[in-house]
Amino acid sequence: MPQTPLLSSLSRAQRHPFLIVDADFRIRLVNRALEASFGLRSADLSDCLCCRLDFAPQTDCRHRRFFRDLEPYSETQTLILPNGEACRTQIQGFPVLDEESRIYLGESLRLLKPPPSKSVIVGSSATTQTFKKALAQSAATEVSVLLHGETGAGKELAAEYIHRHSPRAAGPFVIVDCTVLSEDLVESELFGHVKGAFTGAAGNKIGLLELADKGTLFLDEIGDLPLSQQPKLLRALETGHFRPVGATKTRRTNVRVVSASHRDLGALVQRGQFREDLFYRIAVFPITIPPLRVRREDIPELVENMLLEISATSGARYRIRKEALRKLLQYDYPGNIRELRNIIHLSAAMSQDQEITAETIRLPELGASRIANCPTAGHQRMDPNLVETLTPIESVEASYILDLLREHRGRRKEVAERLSISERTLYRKLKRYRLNSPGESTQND
Ligand SMILES: Nc1ncnc2c1ncn2[C@@H]1O[C@H](COP(=O)(O)OP(=O)(O)OP(=O)(O)O)[C@@H](O)[C@H]1O
Repeated sequence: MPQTPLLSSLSRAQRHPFLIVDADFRIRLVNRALEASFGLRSADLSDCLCCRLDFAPQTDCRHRRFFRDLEPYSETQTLILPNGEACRTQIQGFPVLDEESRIYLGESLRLLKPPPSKSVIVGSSATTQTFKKALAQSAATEVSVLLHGETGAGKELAAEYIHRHSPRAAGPFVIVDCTVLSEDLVESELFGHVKGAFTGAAGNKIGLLELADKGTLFLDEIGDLPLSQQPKLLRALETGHFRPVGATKTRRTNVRVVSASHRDLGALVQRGQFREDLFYRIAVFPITIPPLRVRREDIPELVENMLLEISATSGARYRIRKEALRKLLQYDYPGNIRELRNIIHLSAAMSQDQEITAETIRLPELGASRIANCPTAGHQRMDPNLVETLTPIESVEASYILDLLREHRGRRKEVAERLSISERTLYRKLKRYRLNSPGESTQND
């Protein structure tokens, strides 16, 4: 990277990430702060075309405009880091001169509000980098994203990641759990209601669509939305207008939609169980969140991260032995990252001297056949017709839940705690696997 003493000292003097671009739109120089903040080495950028970091390089980019007009500028852009992370960045561009009065562009970059660690997607495998890149790309747009993946693979985390990296990050992120929306509830939950709209409507209620105004609406397990209610949602999403139950006037909302499903929605459409028009509305940018067993390289990093979390809350430093990690690498994780997390938390609780060994790691040895052989668990019962339709992975999860229900004598709160999931998520799973007590209505779940 040819540099002149003047440009080098100028860039060293900058406290914030800084780079210099020449009139051929090539990056000439980056400072240490940029290397550190963006995880880049200056050698990687040497002579690189200027917009290499930009999410959507444009033919008439800010660098070209600058060399045409020589006007300083200040703007916000989404930059993509080599690890696929998207960063909203405030960029200020201004002219700088070298010893021979040649004009260059100096750019000072400031990362805006790094996302809270909650929405950090851990994993450096090529598979994870690929879907993270897709998430980052979708974040910079307004299109509707459909996330598809197995339970516990990280769909909700991915949706939150999209929101936090999008221009709507300062707005609300509202989760709609479609598995608990019975036909009667859909309208009032989504659109709200006015006082007296129906028996029990004691006051006005703002719907989730309105709560998500200027933010992101996350439609979780959209495949479970009752068919009869889908046209109403479609209309609201298409027009931005909706009417609360019992209201005379329509209201307006401005939401960006991210949906998720563990089911193949395309297949549901073909079977007439999901509306085609709604499918096309929500699935503009489909992204698959792969199961953990196809990205096992992420396991050590995930485990390390989980141990750091546990260490931070407990105040003691937890470690894992190599043979324990090897054991973890051999398992298939039907419950994906959620299951890995449960295994690690349980092992940590059983460990001595904060050291996780192969002995403290308990992996379930379950199979689909056990479900068929195990028709009851405490008060819970497996629907034999459903067993036929479950995927092997769902079977294992259902079997595991059955075991826990039996162990805890049907006490759902305790089962949810053992699984480290909310009762709401457990409810959804019980409903999905039809593990309700005899006589209990699925609708009310
Ligand atoms: N790449 C990841 N890095 C760190 N944590 C992760 C990652 N992916 C998932 N997790 C964690 O695993 C757990 C399950 O993830 P999440 O709830 O997003 O899965 P899901 O696909 O929405 O599951 P479900 O379909 O059952 O609702 C959460 O605690 C989440 O934070």
